[in-house]
Amino acid sequence: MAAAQFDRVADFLNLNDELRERCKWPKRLISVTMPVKLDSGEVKVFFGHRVQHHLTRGPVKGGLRYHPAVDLGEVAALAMWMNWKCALMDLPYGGGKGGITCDPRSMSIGELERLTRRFTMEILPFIGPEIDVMAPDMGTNEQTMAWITDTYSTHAGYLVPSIVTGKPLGLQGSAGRAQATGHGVAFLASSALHKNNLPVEGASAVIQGFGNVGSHTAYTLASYGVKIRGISDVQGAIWHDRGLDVHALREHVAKTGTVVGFANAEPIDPDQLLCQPCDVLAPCALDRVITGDNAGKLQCKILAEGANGPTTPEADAVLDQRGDIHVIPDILCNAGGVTVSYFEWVQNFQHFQWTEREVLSKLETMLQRSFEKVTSFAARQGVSQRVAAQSIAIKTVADAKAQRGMFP
Ligand SMILES: NC(=O)C1=CN([C@@H]2O[C@H](COP(=O)(O)OP(=O)(O)OC[C@H]3O[C@@H](n4cnc5c(N)ncnc54)[C@H](O)[C@@H]3O)[C@@H](O)[C@H]2O)C=CC1
Ligand SMILES: O=C(O)CCC(=O)C(=O)O
Repeated sequence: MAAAQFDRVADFLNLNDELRERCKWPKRLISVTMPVKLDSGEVKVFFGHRVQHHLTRGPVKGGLRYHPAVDLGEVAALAMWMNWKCALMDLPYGGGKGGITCDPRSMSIGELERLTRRFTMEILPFIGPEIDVMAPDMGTNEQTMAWITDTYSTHAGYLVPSIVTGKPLGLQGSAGRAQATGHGVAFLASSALHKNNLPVEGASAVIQGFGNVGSHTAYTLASYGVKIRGISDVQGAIWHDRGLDVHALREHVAKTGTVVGFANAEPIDPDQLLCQPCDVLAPCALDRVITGDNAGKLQCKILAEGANGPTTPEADAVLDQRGDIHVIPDILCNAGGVTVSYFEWVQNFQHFQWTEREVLSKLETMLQRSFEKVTSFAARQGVSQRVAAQSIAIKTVADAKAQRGMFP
């Protein structure tokens, strides 16, 4: 999917063959096996990957995912998208992504810690604050980042907070990083509502996923006066016509681990959820959930892509033809996370802490600037929002490669 999108944009930009090859292929693909002792005493071998798409514009930046479906191809696609995301936001980074094939929900905290520390040790020669800086993604969190910081720092002999972002505040994490991605999704959804002359207050939203991205998208949208009608997670979906109380839902999830069973809501089929009438539909969980089969049935006005790769190329073709849904493409829509990660990295080098207000206000300025760039490119060139976003990003990377010369 990522490669097909790249080819389409490279054709549109008329990239010459040399730059096309240099932009398309990842610089480094690192795969490791990790023997880890489980609580039962058994030793299990896990597979992990880190793909560094390119380092032309700075160190590689991107999350680390723990999920049973992780494989090298998925990680490589996610690394390529990180590349375009960092370039679109004008961050001084290349893109990277990592993943371990595991089911974090069925593992104990001790098993997760041993797995994370072993992965860090295996990839130690390939990471560093000026080489590759990881962050949380699906199935990982600030605790995972704390273990990576500790393992790397123990090896270095001193605390190296800039080795990862998305750390706990006590280890020099940044104010605002935990909510940054969802805050950005909600902020850009409201920008898109404005752009389409639709009111924000009283608008309705449906959100797939209630993890880091989905939950903070819900809280921020609710703070704007948007009614969150439907939410799903891996176990099921819930609905309330007049809007769910998302703060009570947070408490319910903290107690039970799922949105399912929340009082004051009805259950709804998770697949049906995506096709309910709403102003904003925000897929904030998995990839490839908006497909050629359901794209024609969507009843939203704004598709805010909180997840990476939620829309297949077949669905894009349907949406392009429909022309009645404003798509905020993933590399723009969920860029709040990596942007605040960049702020965290800068603060670590400065040995200084910015306030949450400073962080979120700088974030909104940068997101709005990229949103305007993308929407005006799309209008000027008569292309979709995705082609516009990827064109701006790929051109930025191709120009940097050309400027560095033949062998960057
Ligand atoms: N955490 C971050 O800062 C960023 C995350 N993303 C992307 O956002 C997406 C979600 O990431 P996080 O929220 O961090 O992960 P997370 O692990 O915190 O939450 C994932 C959520 O998705 C739900 N989910 C899983 N399978 C599902 C299914 N079949 N149907 C409905 N819900 C399902 C889970 O129950 C959970 O609520 C991923 O695509 C990730 O790559 C993108 C940018 C930054
Ligand atoms: O915060 C980061 O460095 C990367 C977040 C991420 O993995 C993503 O944007 O997909």
